[in-house]
Amino acid sequence: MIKIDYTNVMAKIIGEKDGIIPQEFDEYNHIVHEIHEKILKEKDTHFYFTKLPYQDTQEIKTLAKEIRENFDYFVVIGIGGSALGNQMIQEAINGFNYNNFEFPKLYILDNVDPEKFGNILDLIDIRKTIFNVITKSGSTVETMANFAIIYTTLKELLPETYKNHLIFTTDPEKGFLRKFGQLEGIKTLDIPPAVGGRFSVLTSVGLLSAAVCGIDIDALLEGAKKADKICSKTSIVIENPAYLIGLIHYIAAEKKGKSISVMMPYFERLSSFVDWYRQLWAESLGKQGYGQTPVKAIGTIDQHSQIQLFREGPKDKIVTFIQVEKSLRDFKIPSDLPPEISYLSGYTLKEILDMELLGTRAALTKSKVPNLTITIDELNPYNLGMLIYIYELATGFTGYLYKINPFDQPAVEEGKNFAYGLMGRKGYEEKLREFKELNRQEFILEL
Ligand SMILES: O=P(O)(O)OC[C@H]1O[C@](O)(CO)[C@@H](O)[C@@H]1O
Repeated sequence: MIKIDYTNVMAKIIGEKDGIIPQEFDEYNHIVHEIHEKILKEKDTHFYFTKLPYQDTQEIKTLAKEIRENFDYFVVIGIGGSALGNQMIQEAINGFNYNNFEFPKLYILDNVDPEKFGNILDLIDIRKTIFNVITKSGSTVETMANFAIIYTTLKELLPETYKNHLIFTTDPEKGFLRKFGQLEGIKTLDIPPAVGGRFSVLTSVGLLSAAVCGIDIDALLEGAKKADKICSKTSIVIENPAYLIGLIHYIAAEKKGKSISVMMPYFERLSSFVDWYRQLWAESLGKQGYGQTPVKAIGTIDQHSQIQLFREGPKDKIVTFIQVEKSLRDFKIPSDLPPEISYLSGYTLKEILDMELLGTRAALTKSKVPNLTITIDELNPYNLGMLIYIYELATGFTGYLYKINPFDQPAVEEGKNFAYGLMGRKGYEEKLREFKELNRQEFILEL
């Protein structure tokens, strides 16, 4: 069960300056319907991710079983859309203690921070490790750098068997990694060509590590399937969760000046879900002067950090709370407490967490900060699959409302080009020249 309560984004509650009047929804009926038809037509191209719930998972499950039987450590080497979803599923379903008690342990090597790299190497035994190198483009610099070190280390340590310690996940045709995998005879899984990195969590990108860690990937896809059925059926915004989330955020950004989208789960297992959402929303929609800056907040922690700003700072935010009804564990506060804190007596931690959400929500509403609440009965693979699908579709849909392409990321290339120039990569000599002009460093305070 997933419920979206959007009462507090409506003008009736927070006024017309910050809130939406129902007629504003109605104004978009026609365009939403057109986008809906377009999405249905593009299910084999841009919106191919909507077909992923129907895939056959047998190959992934068989491979995962073999890995569980033969390895103690599973290390993902990837970054962005090739890592955030793996972390998100793992944390949301297996929680934070998995690596302390279970095998195979999952580690994610995304950054090229040498200390992080070293810290992960310290935790694993390479002889008992399988490395899943994930990259849609097949050539991302951080992934290639980490892979190059691991590959050489493996080859030196295990000259006969090193290939058994590698699985590549990449585009079926394009890119360096695909070619290298063919040349070396390394097991390689496909990422469907039409699915971009940040929409790829429900392909082999995210499913293999999940299955290796014992997560029911069929249930994950069942949830996504359910969301697909609901969302494909209707273009009526108030009946379609993805369009509802998309249109609310679009109107908030374009008509009410809400240029920041805060996502604030009151359930820490959803912490990495927000990281995943951040890439999805930012990289897909931040184009041609449009977009909304995604901000992460965790309840209750950020009540003691960011809420002051959310309530009294610039009125440029829309907040999405996420509440999970059922906690796997709970702890009761004792009844014999000193009078000063006796108001806590008898409550459980979960009850306090929930009441704090209600309190914060009311405080934001009082300050006319538009907010919606997504309630999930239980954070299981089925509901997570629904949530993933809804947010992916909401993102694609919102991109079409903005009339931009939500599936590319042209602006991320330039920084990489300058870095290639600095690394002396062939063909990037002009970029190095341009870099030197831009890298002026004229006003510096040194201590
Ligand atoms: O999967 P790849 O091709 O290695 O890309 C990793 C990430 O890099 C980006 O291309 C941005 O640089 C993201 O869109 C992507 O998720």
